[in-house]
Amino acid sequence: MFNRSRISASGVARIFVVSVCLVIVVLEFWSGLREHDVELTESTRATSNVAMALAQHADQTFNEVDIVLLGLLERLEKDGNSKSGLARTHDLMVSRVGGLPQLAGLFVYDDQGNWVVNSQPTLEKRFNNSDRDYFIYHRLHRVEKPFIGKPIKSKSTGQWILTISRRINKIDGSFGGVVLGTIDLSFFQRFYAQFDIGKNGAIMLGSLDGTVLHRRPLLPDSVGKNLENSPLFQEHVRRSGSGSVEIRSTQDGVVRINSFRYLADHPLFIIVAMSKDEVLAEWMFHVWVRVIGVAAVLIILYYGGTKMVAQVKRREVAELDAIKSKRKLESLYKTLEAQSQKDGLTAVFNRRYFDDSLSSQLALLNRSGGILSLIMVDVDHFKRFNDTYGHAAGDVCLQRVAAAIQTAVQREGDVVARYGGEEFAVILPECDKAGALIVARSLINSLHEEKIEHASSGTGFITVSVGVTSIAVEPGHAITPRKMIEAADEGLYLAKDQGRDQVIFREFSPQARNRILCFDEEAA
Ligand SMILES: Nc1nc2c(ncn2[C@@H]2O[C@H](COP(=O)(O)OP(=O)(O)OP(=O)(O)O)[C@@H](O)[C@H]2O)c(=O)[nH]1
Repeated sequence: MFNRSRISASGVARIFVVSVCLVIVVLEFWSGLREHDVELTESTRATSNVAMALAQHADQTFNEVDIVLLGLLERLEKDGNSKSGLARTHDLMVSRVGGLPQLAGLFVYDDQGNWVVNSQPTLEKRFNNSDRDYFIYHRLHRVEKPFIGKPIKSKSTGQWILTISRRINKIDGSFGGVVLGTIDLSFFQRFYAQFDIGKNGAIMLGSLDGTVLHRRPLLPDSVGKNLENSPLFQEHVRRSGSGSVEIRSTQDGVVRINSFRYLADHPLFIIVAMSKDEVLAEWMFHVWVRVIGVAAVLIILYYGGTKMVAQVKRREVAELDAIKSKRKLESLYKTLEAQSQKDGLTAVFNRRYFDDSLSSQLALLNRSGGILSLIMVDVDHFKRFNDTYGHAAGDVCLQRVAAAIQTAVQREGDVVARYGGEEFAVILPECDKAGALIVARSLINSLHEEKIEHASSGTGFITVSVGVTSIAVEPGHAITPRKMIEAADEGLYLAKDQGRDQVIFREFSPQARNRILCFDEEAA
C-alpha cells in the first residue's frame, strides 16, 4: 500500500538536489576561505624573507664601507698629513671608491671640519662640514663604532647620500677629525627595484629613531621623514626586532602586509610591504571564476533537478493512477465475477455456478466423504401462467418464486440457483435427508405464503413441485453431478405426476434406482 505519511519520491529527489547544491556551495566557500588564508600566509612569509634578505644586504653594504673607513684610519695614522702621505691616501680612496659600487665618495675632515683629503679629483677647500650631524656626533662621542647619519644632500654633488663615518683620534685621544664614506641612495634604489612587490608595495630602510633613509617608491618627501609617530613604527617596529603585521596606511589608505626586521650590525631596520589587495588579486580572480563556475553548475543542477523532480512527480502520479485503476479494475472484476455467477432475472446463482458448485462439492465428498442433499424445484403450470398473464408477468413471477426459495434456504453455504426456465435447484452441503426435506417443505410453505395468483392452476395460486435427493458418501467414491441431478429430477417428475405442489424424496443410489418416498410419507 502507498503510505502518504512517508516522504514521497519527488520529495526525496528535491531534498537530494537541494543537498547537493548546498554541499557544493559550502565546499566552495570553505575552500575559498582556505585559499585566502594560504595566500595571506605565503605572502607574509615572502615579505618576511625579502625583509631578511634586504637587512643582510644593508648590513653588508655598510660593513664593506666601514672596513674601508678602518683601512683609511690606519693609513692616516701611518702616513700622517704630509703632502705625499695625503696623495697616497687620495689614491687609496679613489681605488676603494672604484671597487665598491655602493661607495660614492670618501672624505677626511680635520678637527675643525675642513676638508683634508677625499676621493674626488680635486680637493675643494671652500667647504666646511663642522655643521654636519656626523661631525658633531664624533666630536662629542668618543665611540669606536661607525656612525650612520641621516640622509643628506651632498655638498659636492647635490645627490641624496647616506653617510657612514668614524672618529679620528689624536695621539692624546682627543678629537682629531672624521673619516667619512658616502653611499649614494641610488645604490639602494637600483637594488630594491629588482624585487617584485606589486604596484602598491613598499620597501623602506630606516633608522631606529624612525627616520626614513630610503624608500621605494621614492616620493619627494620620503627621504629623511620621521615615522616615529606612525602606528606601524610605534606599535610594532619599535617593540620587536622582527615581525609581520597587516595594517592600513594612514597616508594612502592601502592595507598592506608589512614585514619588518632590524639589521644585525647597525641600528637600522628594513620594512617590506605588499598591498593586501594585490596579494589577493589572483585569489580574487580565481574566486570569481569559481563563483561563475559554481553558479553555472547550480543552474544546471537546478534545471536538471527541477526536471528530475517533475519527472519523479509525474511517475508518482502515474503510479497513484495505476493503483487507483488497479483497484477499480479489481472491484469491477469482482462485480463482473459476481454478475457472471448470478442469474440476470432472478438474482439467484446461475446454471454455470450451480454446475461448478455441485461438481466441487461432490469432488470434496468423493475424496473426504460426507453428506450432501440436492433439491430440484419446478413451477407448476407455468406455461399457462405465461399464457394467462403474459411473459413479463411470468418474469416477475419467477423473481418472486426465487425470492421465496431464497427465504426458505438460510444456511451459509447453501446454493440457490436457477437451473433453467422455470426450474430452480438448491444444493445443501452437509445436510442429510431429514434436513433436506425440512428445507423443501419450508420452501413450499414460503411460496404458499407469497400467494402468487395463478387463475388457471388448480389451486388458484402458484405452486411448485419439488424433488429431493440426499447422499452419504464414503471416501473413495465417484459420485457424478449428473447422477445426483437425475435422482432429484426423478423425485421432481414423480411430484408432478402425483398432482404437483408436493415434495418427493428420491433415495440416491449410484447403481440402481431406489425406492421412492413421498415427503408426507417420510414425515409420518
Ligand atoms: N415468463 C417466462 N417464462 C418462462 C421462462 N423460462 C421458461 N418459461 C416458460 O415456462 C414454461 C414451461 O412450461 P412447461 O415446461 O410446459 O411446464 P409447465 O407449463 O410449468 O407445466 P408443468 O411443469 O408440467 O407443471 C414455458 O412456457 C416457457 O416459455 C422465463 O424466463 N420467463
